[in-house]
Amino acid sequence: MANVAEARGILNSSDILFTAEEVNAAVDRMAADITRELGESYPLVLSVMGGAVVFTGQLLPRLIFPLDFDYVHVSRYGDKTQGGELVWKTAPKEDVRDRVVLVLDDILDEGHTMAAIRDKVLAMGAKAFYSGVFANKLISKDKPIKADFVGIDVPDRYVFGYGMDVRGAWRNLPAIHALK
Ligand SMILES: O=P(O)(O)OC[C@H]1O[C@H](OP(=O)(O)OP(=O)(O)O)[C@H](O)[C@@H]1O
Ligand SMILES: Nc1nc2[nH]cnc2c(=O)[nH]1
Repeated sequence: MANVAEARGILNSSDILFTAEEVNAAVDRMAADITRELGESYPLVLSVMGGAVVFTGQLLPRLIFPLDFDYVHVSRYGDKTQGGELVWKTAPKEDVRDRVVLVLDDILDEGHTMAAIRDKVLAMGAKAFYSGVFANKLISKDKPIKADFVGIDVPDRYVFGYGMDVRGAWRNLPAIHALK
């Protein structure tokens, strides 16, 4: 965890990649796409804690159709900027069986987190799996999964804000920043 001075220093030297207005416009577009695709399927929406909390909180009120909501909690970065082993803190529950499941996350980077969630949800008997990520990182490696719904593409830099942390801080920012 960064201290206050470190956290402010990180923010002051960061680059803003997407403003709050651009973020909101991307969420509007995603909500329209998701509504078009899943509006009649009564999906179970799972939010991936903790990074997806801001995105989920702003997307859900834009989805004006019946859905159920729950969360999973999985992490593989912790306080670091490189991914490690995936740790399940709260796994999907049995009620994914026979449901159309939409999993929401803040970012698809190497894709290991979302691919592991997909594999678990389908192994537990979900009828269909969809993924929605606010940010898709443009990396040179192949990913094990491609998101069905994407808000913005971000360059291959460590990004933070809008739910994404940097050394534990700044999940609360309304814009998308990148570390220098
Ligand atoms: O595509 P990947 O390379 O697997 O990375 C994406 C995952 O990394 C972040 O989670 P993190 O492990 O940092 O946990 P957090 O949500 O608590 O920040 C983010 O919220 C995604 O879940
Ligand atoms: N905060 C943050 N979390 C991530 N998890 C995977 N990639 C990233 C990233 O660029 N930023």
